[in-house]
Amino acid sequence: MATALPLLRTWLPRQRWYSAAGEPPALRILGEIPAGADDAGAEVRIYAVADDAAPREIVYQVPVVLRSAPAPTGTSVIGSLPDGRVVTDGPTDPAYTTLLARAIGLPAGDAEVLRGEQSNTSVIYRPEGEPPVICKVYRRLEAGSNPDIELQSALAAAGSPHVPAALGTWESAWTVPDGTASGPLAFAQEFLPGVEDAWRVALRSAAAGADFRRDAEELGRATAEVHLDLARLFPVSEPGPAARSTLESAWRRRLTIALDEVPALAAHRERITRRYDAAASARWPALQRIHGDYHLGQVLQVAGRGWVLLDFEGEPMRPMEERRAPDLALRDIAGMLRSFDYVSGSLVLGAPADVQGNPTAWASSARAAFLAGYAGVTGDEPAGALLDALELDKAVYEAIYEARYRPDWLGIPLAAIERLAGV
Ligand SMILES: Nc1ncnc2c1ncn2[C@@H]1O[C@H](COP(=O)(O)OP(=O)(O)O)[C@@H](O)[C@H]1O
Ligand SMILES: O=P(O)(O)O[C@H]1O[C@H](CO)[C@@H](O[C@H]2O[C@H](CO)[C@@H](O)[C@H](O)[C@H]2O)[C@H](O)[C@H]1O
Repeated sequence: MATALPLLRTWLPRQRWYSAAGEPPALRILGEIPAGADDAGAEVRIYAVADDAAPREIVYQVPVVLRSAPAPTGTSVIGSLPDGRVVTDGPTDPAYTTLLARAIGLPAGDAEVLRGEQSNTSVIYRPEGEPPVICKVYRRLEAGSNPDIELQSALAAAGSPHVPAALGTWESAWTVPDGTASGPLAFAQEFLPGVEDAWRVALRSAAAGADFRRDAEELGRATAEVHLDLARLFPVSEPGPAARSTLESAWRRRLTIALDEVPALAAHRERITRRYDAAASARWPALQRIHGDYHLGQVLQVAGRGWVLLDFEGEPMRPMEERRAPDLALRDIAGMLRSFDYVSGSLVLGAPADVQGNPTAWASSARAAFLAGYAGVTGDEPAGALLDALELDKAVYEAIYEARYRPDWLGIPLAAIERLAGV
């Protein structure tokens, strides 16, 4: 049976969700996930594709549609097989999106892929006479529970207004080198239409020199409320020596990777390590489940509802077992603080002629308001050596991320590291 592997070898590494390995990709099809009934004239295949060039095992989910007839308009074509059949990117093809909706038990209907920089691929369904639904197709197959589904579903079930309603998942098994693994393929949730994510809103606000303090303060409150809910819904643990050592080693491991991939960091190595040492000997609060990759692109401000948090999957470059473990809530706070800095950093870097305000002042007032909002709920203003280290750790993560995906933006985390590492 002809496989699409030769086509995927060219196409897959160009996708935004492909994790650059630093080596030429070495793709291998591990197997196919049963896709169920096909649409007339179209064959849906869901490949589990391993990249042997990746430093640790990565298995991609690659749904494709094989068609003898031309693909419908708007469908994204990957290429043609030797037998002449056209291969399309599943999420853009109605044959796959119909099957996906059926597998989750959703009403099908018009479907479109959400465009933008994403770690996964989301399909928006607009069934006639029913509310719209967004379905995230996970591009990386990970065995076991996914925090995105686990945390969001628990918060929604507990009545939190700060997450979209969870509407269903598609779970399946796939072949791995030593047997089979199983986990989620896709997650459907309430789609909140007509709302821009806060990253774009914040960029406009900072460029216009507008006042974002009230929004940032409300975001701080919503963040604290979600943290309190997560601490109530999932186990909380004291930060014993083993847990502390795991978290601290993760900062140092990440720094080692960053030093390898971003030579400019070498000048800051000692000062960063000193910050980590200071945090290691600070007092640590209890550990709990957290968002894990918190930034302005993960929150929506919805009229009449307030701030809504998305994407509880954690940092895509972090091993899944770490993302499932209880962590420091301060990590989320550090993530959002970095995001305010990114707003000003990207405006300063782009130097657009229409920046009217002072982006740096915008970022520091957003930061102060966010922290005040958080403290308004918990009673404690987040500060100290631990928060400093987590901001640094996030900036180090961002340096790796930018070096791999957006080298033009590397200057943003580098400037932050220089500042945060101190003298
Ligand atoms: N429930 C939703 N309602 C409206 N927009 C959403 C919803 N979920 C995601 N989005 C939009 O999709 C973008 C990417 O979603 P996200 O869950 O972060 O995906 P990924 O894991 O691929 O990064 C968000 O920044 C937001 O703009
Ligand atoms: O949203 P994802 O889960 O895919 O998160 C990854 O990509 C983010 C960029 O899209 C990246 O965030 C960094 O850039 C943002 C601006 O584009 C900025 O607001 C964030 O503060 C900054 O960390 C995120 O780190 C990465 O995991």
